[in-house]
Amino acid sequence: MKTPDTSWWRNGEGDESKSSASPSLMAVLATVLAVSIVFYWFRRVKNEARLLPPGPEGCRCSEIARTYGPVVSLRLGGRLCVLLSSPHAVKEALKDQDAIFANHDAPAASLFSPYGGKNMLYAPYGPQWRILRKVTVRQLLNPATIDGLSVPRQAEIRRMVEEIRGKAGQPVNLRELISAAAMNMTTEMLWGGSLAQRGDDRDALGGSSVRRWKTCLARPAGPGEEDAKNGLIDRLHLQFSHRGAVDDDGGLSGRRPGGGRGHEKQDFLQVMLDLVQNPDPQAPITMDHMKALLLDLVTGGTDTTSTTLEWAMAELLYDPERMKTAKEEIVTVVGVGNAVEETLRLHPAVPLLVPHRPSSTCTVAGYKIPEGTKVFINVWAIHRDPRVWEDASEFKPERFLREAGGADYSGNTFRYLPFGAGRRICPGISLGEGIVASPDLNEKFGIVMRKEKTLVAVPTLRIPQNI
Ligand code: HEM
Repeated sequence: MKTPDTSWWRNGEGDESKSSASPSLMAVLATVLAVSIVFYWFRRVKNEARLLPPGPEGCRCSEIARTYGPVVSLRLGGRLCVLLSSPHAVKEALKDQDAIFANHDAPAASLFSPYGGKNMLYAPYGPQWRILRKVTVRQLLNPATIDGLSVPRQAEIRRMVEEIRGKAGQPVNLRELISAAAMNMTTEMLWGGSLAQRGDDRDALGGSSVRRWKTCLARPAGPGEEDAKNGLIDRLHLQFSHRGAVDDDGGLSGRRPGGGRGHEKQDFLQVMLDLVQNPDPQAPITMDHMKALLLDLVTGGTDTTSTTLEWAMAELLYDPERMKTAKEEIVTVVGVGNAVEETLRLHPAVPLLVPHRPSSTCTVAGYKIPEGTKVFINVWAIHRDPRVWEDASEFKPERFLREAGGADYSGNTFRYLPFGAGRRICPGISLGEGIVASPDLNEKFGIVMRKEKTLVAVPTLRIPQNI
């Protein structure tokens, strides 16, 4: 077989036009092609970048909104993140495009956490999330159930106040006490048990360990955090077995209706166990879903309420006049309502909300927000924006007096968002309110507190011990 003669381009022999013009033509074409590709790519990237919101290379979160405006893009590691910092931008996202923004952005670490993202907080918007949320709101977080459980809540507050009273004159770590009380109120509602009743040591399940456990979800756990997380899970399992809910091998055991609280009515744990045993074929609830949900409720209901109470006490201790007004309000009205509402404005427990993740590419305030972006709602900046609030950085509970329109927790004003807004708004608003605005946190029990540091306070008896 005759092989084609290719020597013309190897050794310069043969047809003259082939030997000199063709290689240079090829080189020119290749160069033009390469330049065109680079040019096209560069223009596309530039155009894409022009569609994205402006943003800093690196900056303090609190200053970003002031410097760059209400829609800002950031790179956190490899992730594109967007920060929305005006009521208008938040409305466009969480109301006008609520279905697109209905997913929370689950941190990668949450998938490796004990129940692997099966909780309500990080469940993708869909049938499983819907059933978890529906059963929680219908069976637990509705006003009637919450009202019905006010007696054990009051008892817990009274127990805490008694403990403070017993330490009159000594520095008291209020954070620890408030965290444990909030934890007890929540677990009492879920399965009718508390740390004190069990004699469990507070440190194992108390506020600090919950806080550390929550941090684990944001990043891979360090050695101490792993222990804290496991400690909490162990305690949860202990609660199940105390109540006879789970066999030693982790399977379900039959629990008597009434859930051990001694009431006719089933408690929430029993409702959930029934749901696991008789699953909805469209969205079956497993033991893992149930445990993940209970953990959600323990952590979601504890940290937020105790942080809010701690800030409210700190603000009141800082300003004795305000403390006096708050006490009068407690006596004449019911609870520390306005002080709590103002605390939730100045110190929102979840200042950037739980990040949302748009399920498709969309536009907010004229900027493109690509699908999968991590979107933070900058509640902290909105709550302190002088264009939105008069005397924005001052603690003024009177701004929420009923005559002034009161506080609106529904998330529909988009200027006041302590519980979020849209489809993922906090389902625990009534309970959260019930815990933080507990009317018995008052001097009826004989306490005034002088602020020492953050929230280590020194209680002083105003009424003698024997009364
Ligand atoms: C002062 C008290 C509380 C505050 C400030 C608060 C705040 C919030 C916020 C900001 C969110 C995220 C909303 C969003 O992403 O748009 C949230 C979600 C959630 N909260 Fe609360 N919360 C409080 C109390 C509670 C309580 C008492 C419970 C239950 C016992 C609870 C359970 C939850 C759950 C399960 C979610 C996830 C909802 C979902 O993903 O569909 N929270 N909360």
